[in-house]
Amino acid sequence: IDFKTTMASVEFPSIFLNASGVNCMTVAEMDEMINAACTGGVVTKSATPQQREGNPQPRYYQLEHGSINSMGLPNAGFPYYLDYVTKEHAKPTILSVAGLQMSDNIELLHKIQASEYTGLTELNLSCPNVIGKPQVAYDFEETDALLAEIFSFYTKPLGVKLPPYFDLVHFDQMAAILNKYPLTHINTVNSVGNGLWIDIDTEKVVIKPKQGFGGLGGAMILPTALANVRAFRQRLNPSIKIIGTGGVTSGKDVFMHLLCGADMVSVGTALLHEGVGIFQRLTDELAAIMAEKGYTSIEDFRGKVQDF
Ligand SMILES: O=C(O)c1[nH]c(=O)[nH]c(=O)c1Cl
Repeated sequence: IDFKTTMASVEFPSIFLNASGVNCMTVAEMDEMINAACTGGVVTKSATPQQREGNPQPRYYQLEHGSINSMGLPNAGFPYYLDYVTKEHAKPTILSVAGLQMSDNIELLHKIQASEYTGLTELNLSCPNVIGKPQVAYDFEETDALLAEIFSFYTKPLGVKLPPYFDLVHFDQMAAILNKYPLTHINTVNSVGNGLWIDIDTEKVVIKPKQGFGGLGGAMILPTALANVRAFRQRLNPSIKIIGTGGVTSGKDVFMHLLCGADMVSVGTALLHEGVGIFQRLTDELAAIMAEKGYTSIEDFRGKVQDF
Protein backbone atom coordinates (compact mmCIF):
# COMPACT_ATOMS: atom_id res chain seq x y z
CA ILE A 1 0.00 0.00 0.00
CA ASP A 2 1.50 3.32 -0.95
CA PHE A 3 1.11 6.08 1.57
CA LYS A 4 2.64 8.81 -0.57
CA THR A 5 0.85 12.13 -0.68
CA THR A 6 1.21 15.54 -2.32
CA MET A 7 0.93 18.90 -0.57
CA ALA A 8 1.46 22.18 -2.41
CA SER A 9 2.81 20.18 -5.37
CA VAL A 10 5.49 18.71 -3.11
CA GLU A 11 5.42 14.91 -3.18
CA PHE A 12 5.91 13.25 0.20
CA PRO A 13 6.83 9.53 -0.03
CA SER A 14 4.80 8.84 3.12
CA ILE A 15 2.08 10.55 5.14
CA PHE A 16 4.24 10.46 8.30
CA LEU A 17 6.22 13.36 9.75
CA ASN A 18 7.75 14.28 13.09
CA ALA A 19 5.95 16.86 15.16
CA SER A 20 8.08 20.00 15.13
CA GLY A 21 10.28 20.01 18.21
CA VAL A 22 10.89 16.26 18.28
CA ASN A 23 13.88 14.66 16.51
CA CYS A 24 14.57 17.86 14.54
CA MET A 25 16.86 20.18 16.50
CA THR A 26 20.13 19.28 14.75
CA VAL A 27 21.32 18.25 11.28
CA ALA A 28 21.91 14.74 12.65
CA GLU A 29 18.34 14.45 13.94
CA MET A 30 16.82 15.88 10.76
CA ASP A 31 18.95 13.56 8.60
CA GLU A 32 17.84 10.65 10.81
CA MET A 33 14.18 11.51 10.13
CA ILE A 34 14.78 11.70 6.37
CA ASN A 35 16.78 8.47 6.29
CA ALA A 36 14.31 6.54 8.42
CA ALA A 37 11.89 4.03 6.86
CA CYS A 38 8.33 5.17 6.16
CA THR A 39 8.87 8.89 6.83
CA GLY A 40 7.54 11.50 4.44
CA GLY A 41 10.28 13.98 5.29
CA VAL A 42 11.15 16.20 8.25
CA VAL A 43 9.69 19.26 9.96
CA THR A 44 12.37 21.43 11.57
CA LYS A 45 12.27 22.68 15.15
CA SER A 46 10.57 26.07 15.10
CA ALA A 47 13.32 28.55 14.29
CA THR A 48 13.65 31.96 15.93
CA PRO A 49 15.79 34.76 14.44
CA GLN A 50 18.67 33.98 16.81
CA GLN A 51 19.79 30.78 18.51
CA ARG A 52 18.04 30.18 21.88
CA GLU A 53 18.96 28.08 24.91
CA GLY A 54 15.30 27.80 25.93
CA ASN A 55 13.90 27.43 29.42
CA PRO A 56 15.78 25.97 32.45
CA GLN A 57 15.64 22.20 32.94
CA PRO A 58 13.85 19.99 33.79
CA ARG A 59 11.55 21.25 31.06
CA TYR A 60 10.16 17.95 29.73
CA TYR A 61 8.52 15.13 31.69
CA GLN A 62 6.97 11.86 30.58
CA LEU A 63 3.55 11.14 32.07
CA GLU A 64 1.68 7.83 32.23
CA HIS A 65 -0.42 8.74 29.16
CA GLY A 66 1.62 11.46 27.49
CA SER A 67 4.01 14.30 28.20
CA ILE A 68 4.32 17.80 29.54
CA ASN A 69 6.87 20.33 28.21
CA SER A 70 7.92 23.89 28.61
CA MET A 71 11.01 23.85 26.39
CA GLY A 72 10.92 27.60 25.69
CA LEU A 73 11.81 27.41 22.00
CA PRO A 74 15.40 26.17 22.24
CA ASN A 75 16.79 26.09 18.71
CA ALA A 76 19.94 26.64 16.69
CA GLY A 77 18.58 29.83 15.09
CA PHE A 78 16.91 30.60 11.77
CA PRO A 79 20.09 30.57 9.58
CA TYR A 80 20.90 27.01 10.68
CA TYR A 81 17.53 25.64 9.61
CA LEU A 82 17.26 27.74 6.45
CA ASP A 83 20.69 26.42 5.46
CA TYR A 84 19.55 22.83 6.07
CA VAL A 85 16.28 23.00 4.13
CA THR A 86 17.93 24.84 1.23
CA LYS A 87 20.28 21.89 0.69
CA GLU A 88 19.23 18.82 -1.32
CA HIS A 89 17.63 15.99 0.65
CA ALA A 90 16.15 12.62 -0.25
CA LYS A 91 12.74 13.69 1.10
CA PRO A 92 10.92 17.02 1.47
CA THR A 93 11.40 19.41 4.37
CA ILE A 94 9.02 21.74 6.14
CA LEU A 95 10.74 24.77 7.67
CA SER A 96 9.02 25.72 10.92
CA VAL A 97 9.46 29.30 12.12
CA ALA A 98 8.33 31.06 15.29
CA GLY A 99 8.82 34.75 15.90
CA LEU A 100 8.67 36.00 19.47
CA GLN A 101 6.69 38.98 18.24
CA MET A 102 4.88 39.98 15.08
CA SER A 103 7.89 41.79 13.61
CA ASP A 104 10.01 38.62 13.98
CA ASN A 105 7.49 36.61 11.96
CA ILE A 106 7.42 39.23 9.19
CA GLU A 107 11.23 39.42 9.15
CA LEU A 108 11.66 35.65 8.98
CA LEU A 109 9.20 35.29 6.10
CA HIS A 110 10.83 38.14 4.17
CA LYS A 111 14.12 36.24 4.52
CA ILE A 112 12.58 32.99 3.29
CA GLN A 113 10.86 34.80 0.41
CA ALA A 114 14.24 36.26 -0.61
CA SER A 115 16.06 32.93 -0.18
CA GLU A 116 16.71 30.02 -2.55
CA TYR A 117 14.35 27.80 -0.50
CA THR A 118 11.27 26.73 -2.51
CA GLY A 119 9.84 24.11 -0.13
CA LEU A 120 7.12 24.39 2.45
CA THR A 121 7.25 26.67 5.47
CA GLU A 122 5.10 26.40 8.57
CA LEU A 123 4.47 29.46 10.74
CA ASN A 124 4.14 28.39 14.36
CA LEU A 125 1.39 30.51 15.86
CA SER A 126 0.98 28.33 18.91
CA CYS A 127 4.05 28.01 21.09
CA PRO A 128 2.63 27.99 24.64
CA ASN A 129 5.92 28.25 26.49
CA VAL A 130 7.54 31.60 25.74
CA ILE A 131 7.25 33.29 29.11
CA GLY A 132 5.29 36.51 28.85
CA LYS A 133 4.13 35.86 25.29
CA PRO A 134 0.51 34.83 24.60
CA GLN A 135 -0.14 32.38 21.78
CA VAL A 136 -0.82 34.43 18.62
CA ALA A 137 -3.39 31.89 17.40
CA TYR A 138 -5.62 32.62 20.40
CA ASP A 139 -5.81 36.27 19.31
CA PHE A 140 -8.00 36.18 16.19
CA GLU A 141 -7.46 39.82 15.24
CA GLU A 142 -3.68 39.51 15.53
CA THR A 143 -3.69 36.31 13.49
CA ASP A 144 -5.76 37.94 10.75
CA ALA A 145 -3.52 41.03 10.66
CA LEU A 146 -0.36 38.92 10.61
CA LEU A 147 -1.57 36.72 7.73
CA ALA A 148 -2.74 39.77 5.78
CA GLU A 149 0.70 41.36 6.14
CA ILE A 150 2.50 38.13 5.21
CA PHE A 151 0.45 37.42 2.11
CA SER A 152 0.99 40.96 0.90
CA PHE A 153 4.52 39.80 -0.06
CA TYR A 154 4.92 36.05 0.52
CA THR A 155 4.37 33.82 -2.52
CA LYS A 156 5.97 30.52 -1.47
CA PRO A 157 4.08 27.57 0.09
CA LEU A 158 3.04 28.46 3.66
CA GLY A 159 1.06 26.70 6.36
CA VAL A 160 0.35 27.50 10.00
CA LYS A 161 0.76 25.44 13.22
CA LEU A 162 -2.31 25.89 15.40
CA PRO A 163 -3.04 25.26 19.06
CA PRO A 164 -6.11 23.25 19.98
CA TYR A 165 -9.41 25.12 20.19
CA PHE A 166 -12.19 23.99 22.50
CA ASP A 167 -15.22 26.02 21.40
CA LEU A 168 -17.17 25.41 18.19
CA VAL A 169 -17.56 29.15 17.64
CA HIS A 170 -13.77 29.49 17.81
CA PHE A 171 -13.47 26.88 15.05
CA ASP A 172 -15.91 28.98 12.97
CA GLN A 173 -14.01 32.21 13.65
CA MET A 174 -10.55 30.78 13.02
CA ALA A 175 -11.59 28.91 9.87
CA ALA A 176 -13.21 32.07 8.49
CA ILE A 177 -9.87 33.87 8.92
CA LEU A 178 -7.76 31.06 7.48
CA ASN A 179 -10.05 30.68 4.43
CA LYS A 180 -9.18 34.23 3.41
CA TYR A 181 -5.55 33.27 2.68
CA PRO A 182 -3.82 30.99 0.14
CA LEU A 183 -2.42 28.65 2.81
CA THR A 184 -1.03 25.29 1.73
CA HIS A 185 -2.00 23.64 5.02
CA ILE A 186 -2.68 23.86 8.68
CA ASN A 187 -0.95 21.65 11.22
CA THR A 188 -3.26 20.88 14.11
CA VAL A 189 -2.81 20.45 17.09
CA ASN A 190 0.13 21.87 18.94
CA SER A 191 0.39 20.81 22.59
CA VAL A 192 -2.58 21.49 24.88
CA GLY A 193 -1.25 24.60 26.59
CA ASN A 194 -0.47 25.02 30.26
CA GLY A 195 -1.25 21.72 31.87
CA LEU A 196 0.27 20.85 35.27
CA TRP A 197 1.58 17.70 36.91
CA ILE A 198 2.74 17.01 40.46
CA ASP A 199 5.05 14.44 42.04
CA ILE A 200 3.18 13.55 45.24
CA ASP A 201 6.29 12.22 46.98
CA THR A 202 8.02 15.58 46.81
CA GLU A 203 4.75 17.52 46.48
CA LYS A 204 6.53 19.50 43.75
CA VAL A 205 5.60 20.19 40.14
CA VAL A 206 7.61 18.10 37.65
CA ILE A 207 9.07 20.78 35.36
CA LYS A 208 10.99 23.88 36.40
CA PRO A 209 9.76 26.68 34.08
CA LYS A 210 6.52 28.58 34.60
CA GLN A 211 5.84 27.06 38.05
CA GLY A 212 5.30 23.69 36.38
CA PHE A 213 2.86 24.79 33.69
CA GLY A 214 3.54 23.18 30.30
CA GLY A 215 2.07 21.95 27.04
CA LEU A 216 0.47 18.49 27.10
CA GLY A 217 1.12 15.89 24.41
CA GLY A 218 0.75 12.20 23.81
CA ALA A 219 -2.11 9.72 24.10
CA MET A 220 -4.18 11.84 26.48
CA ILE A 221 -4.66 14.60 23.87
CA LEU A 222 -5.84 12.35 21.02
CA PRO A 223 -9.58 13.20 21.45
CA THR A 224 -8.74 16.91 21.34
CA ALA A 225 -6.53 16.43 18.28
CA LEU A 226 -9.20 14.42 16.43
CA ALA A 227 -11.84 17.07 17.15
CA ASN A 228 -9.60 19.84 15.82
CA VAL A 229 -8.73 17.91 12.65
CA ARG A 230 -12.41 17.15 11.96
CA ALA A 231 -13.63 20.65 12.84
CA PHE A 232 -11.17 22.34 10.51
CA ARG A 233 -11.68 19.80 7.72
CA GLN A 234 -15.41 20.57 7.85
CA ARG A 235 -14.78 24.32 7.69
CA LEU A 236 -11.67 24.95 5.57
CA ASN A 237 -11.43 25.28 1.78
CA PRO A 238 -10.42 21.89 0.35
CA SER A 239 -7.29 23.59 -1.03
CA ILE A 240 -5.99 23.95 2.53
CA LYS A 241 -4.55 20.57 3.53
CA ILE A 242 -4.34 19.30 7.11
CA ILE A 243 -1.42 17.74 8.95
CA GLY A 244 -2.99 15.93 11.90
CA THR A 245 -0.84 16.03 15.03
CA GLY A 246 -1.56 14.94 18.56
CA GLY A 247 -1.87 11.71 20.48
CA VAL A 248 -0.69 9.27 17.80
CA THR A 249 0.80 6.12 19.29
CA SER A 250 -0.64 3.39 17.01
CA GLY A 251 -2.04 2.62 13.58
CA LYS A 252 -5.53 2.93 15.05
CA ASP A 253 -4.79 6.53 16.02
CA VAL A 254 -3.47 7.26 12.52
CA PHE A 255 -6.63 5.71 11.06
CA MET A 256 -8.80 7.98 13.22
CA HIS A 257 -6.86 11.10 12.19
CA LEU A 258 -7.33 10.11 8.54
CA LEU A 259 -11.07 9.42 9.06
CA CYS A 260 -11.31 12.98 10.43
CA GLY A 261 -9.75 14.26 7.23
CA ALA A 262 -6.01 14.55 7.87
CA ASP A 263 -3.82 14.53 4.73
CA MET A 264 -0.63 13.79 6.68
CA VAL A 265 -0.02 12.71 10.26
CA SER A 266 2.80 13.80 12.56
CA VAL A 267 4.06 12.17 15.73
CA GLY A 268 5.70 13.89 18.71
CA THR A 269 5.63 12.33 22.17
CA ALA A 270 5.56 8.72 20.93
CA LEU A 271 8.43 9.46 18.51
CA LEU A 272 10.49 10.83 21.38
CA HIS A 273 9.89 7.66 23.39
CA GLU A 274 10.19 5.04 20.60
CA GLY A 275 12.59 6.60 18.10
CA VAL A 276 12.23 6.77 14.31
CA GLY A 277 11.43 3.03 14.13
CA ILE A 278 7.89 4.03 15.09
CA PHE A 279 7.08 5.04 11.51
CA GLN A 280 7.52 1.50 10.17
CA ARG A 281 5.29 0.23 13.00
CA LEU A 282 2.59 2.83 12.31
CA THR A 283 2.75 2.01 8.59
CA ASP A 284 2.39 -1.74 9.22
CA GLU A 285 -0.45 -1.23 11.71
CA LEU A 286 -2.32 1.12 9.40
CA ALA A 287 -1.87 -1.26 6.46
CA ALA A 288 -3.25 -4.12 8.57
CA ILE A 289 -6.34 -2.11 9.52
CA MET A 290 -6.91 -1.16 5.89
CA ALA A 291 -6.48 -4.74 4.70
CA GLU A 292 -8.91 -5.98 7.33
CA LYS A 293 -11.48 -3.44 6.13
CA GLY A 294 -10.84 -4.01 2.43
CA TYR A 295 -9.44 -0.54 1.79
CA THR A 296 -6.75 -0.30 -0.88
CA SER A 297 -6.12 3.44 -0.66
CA ILE A 298 -6.38 6.12 2.02
CA GLU A 299 -8.79 7.90 -0.35
CA ASP A 300 -11.26 5.08 0.36
CA PHE A 301 -11.85 6.48 3.87
CA ARG A 302 -10.05 9.84 4.32
CA GLY A 303 -12.46 12.35 5.85
CA LYS A 304 -15.31 9.82 5.86
CA VAL A 305 -15.91 9.58 9.60
CA GLN A 306 -19.64 9.12 10.04
CA ASP A 307 -21.99 10.82 12.45
CA PHE A 308 -23.78 8.55 14.84
O1 LIG B 1 8.43 25.09 24.30
C1 LIG B 1 8.61 24.84 23.09
O2 LIG B 1 9.71 25.00 22.48
C2 LIG B 1 7.40 24.39 22.35
N1 LIG B 1 6.66 23.41 22.95
C3 LIG B 1 5.47 22.99 22.41
O3 LIG B 1 4.79 22.11 22.96
N2 LIG B 1 5.03 23.56 21.25
C4 LIG B 1 5.71 24.52 20.61
O4 LIG B 1 5.25 25.03 19.56
C5 LIG B 1 6.96 24.96 21.18
CL1 LIG B 1 7.88 26.18 20.35
